[in-house]
Amino acid sequence: MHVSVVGSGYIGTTIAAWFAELGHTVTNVDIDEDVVAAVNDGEAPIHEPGLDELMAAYGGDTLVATTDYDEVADSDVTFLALPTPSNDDGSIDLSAMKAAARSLGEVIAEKDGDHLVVVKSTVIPGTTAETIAPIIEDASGKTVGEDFRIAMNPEFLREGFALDDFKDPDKIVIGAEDERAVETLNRVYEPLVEAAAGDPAIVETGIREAEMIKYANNAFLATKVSLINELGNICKEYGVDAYEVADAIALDHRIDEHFLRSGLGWGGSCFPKDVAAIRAAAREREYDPVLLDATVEVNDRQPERLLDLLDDHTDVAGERVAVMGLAFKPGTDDIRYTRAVPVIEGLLERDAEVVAYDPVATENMREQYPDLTYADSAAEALEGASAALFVTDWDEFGALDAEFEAMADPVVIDGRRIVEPRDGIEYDGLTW
Ligand SMILES: NC(=O)C1=CN([C@@H]2O[C@H](COP(=O)(O)OP(=O)(O)OC[C@H]3O[C@@H](n4cnc5c(N)ncnc54)[C@H](O)[C@@H]3O)[C@@H](O)[C@H]2O)C=CC1
Ligand SMILES: O=C(O)[C@H]1O[C@H](OP(=O)(O)OP(=O)(O)OC[C@H]2O[C@@H](n3ccc(=O)[nH]c3=O)[C@H](O)[C@@H]2O)[C@H](O)[C@@H](O)[C@@H]1O
Repeated sequence: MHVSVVGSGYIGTTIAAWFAELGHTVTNVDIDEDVVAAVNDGEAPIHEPGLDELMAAYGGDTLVATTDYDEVADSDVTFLALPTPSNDDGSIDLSAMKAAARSLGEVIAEKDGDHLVVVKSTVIPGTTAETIAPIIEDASGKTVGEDFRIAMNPEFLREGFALDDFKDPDKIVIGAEDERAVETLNRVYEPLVEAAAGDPAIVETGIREAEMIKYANNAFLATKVSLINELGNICKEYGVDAYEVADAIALDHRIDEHFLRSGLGWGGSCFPKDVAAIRAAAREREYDPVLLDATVEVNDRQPERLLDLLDDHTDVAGERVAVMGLAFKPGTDDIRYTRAVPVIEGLLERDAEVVAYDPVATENMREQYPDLTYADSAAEALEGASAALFVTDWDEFGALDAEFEAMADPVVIDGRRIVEPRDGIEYDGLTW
């Protein structure tokens, strides 16, 4: 099939590369000329393990990028993979989606024959049918369900595992109200289902349900982490090992072992904005989402708790303090809503001299905090530091040993249970 993907960011590039690998012809549309040039040169515009190889194989060949929406007309189906960030009040900002829908509508106006538009972005229930479809109708002068079709197909992949998650998903959710849309999407995914190592469930459902399934998925996982963090905080008060407790409750198959690592909490490009958007949407319908409010409150408190622990051990005013890890999780250079930011802010309020280290995210953080000192290695960050705060659970931090001997004062405060307590360091951890 000929598939087009509008937006070549994190999701758009990943799915475009995989659709090419599955044998589809792919046209990628983006407004960013640098992104378009990278794709056509066979280079990945984002950092994701394994993506460079796929881009080298298909970029500029069966995967071609363009800034020109007109090229979408040749495709059978268009996926909209545009950003849906937060407004200041937490509600969803649909401006990129609306702009893309209008541009796409203008192309559909000139097209003979059917076209399927699939919303891949995470959007609030009702958005696809009540906002996106009417914009396309208005710009094209055509009617949804008659002259073109619309569907919603949320994405559940994780950064750092994007390619593996996409090619071997637990489920593929197809939200559509007409048979032809369902049939076309099934054809797009058919080679993926055949190639998948597992046996992905195909969930055929309504458009609103598909939109809500995505928020429910993320809100559930974020709440699970906040719940284990709350329990971990109580464990700490009673001198109980929170990880031993988590390992034991995980044996109950109704709980399972995933997303039970307590610590500094969740960040990233999606949990914070998606939980904020669904809370704002609930309030708009005059429903008070008390549990989701608490999910965020617990998450917001974890960095403060880490800094309180530091205060229990030492006064860092005028002292060099190492911040170990800047990415919102290991395996990515993404620093969006990373827990490192409130930790760094708290240290600066305490007049500490911050030296930060991350294996891959340093350059991104330097743009936000150009005046901090950045170390090129964990050893360099620890040298002469009066305290070290572990923020991201990079494997290399678990292997640190003699490096601690170079600290001026070996106070180690662990936000992720990544350092093993040992003789020679003054260790404390959020949940240990
Ligand atoms: N990043 C992730 O891991 C996941 C993201 N999602 C959802 O996927 C959607 C896209 O997210 P990301 O890929 O992370 O966004 P992103 O910010 O990485 O990329 C968006 C791309 O769209 C382009 N763009 C913006 N306006 C445009 C327009 N009018 N026409 C054409 N291109 C335009 C930008 O230049 C950029 O390259 C969001 O709704 C997000 O919630 C869903 C699952 C996972
Ligand atoms: O909608 C999205 O964008 C994606 O959001 C998350 O994926 P991602 O943000 O890439 O990262 P996760 O691996 O889910 O981690 C999120 C945050 O939770 C934290 N976390 C995770 C698990 C855990 O046990 N403890 C914990 O603190 C991580 O450190 C990280 O800050 C979801 O896992 C994906 O299914 C979803 O598609």
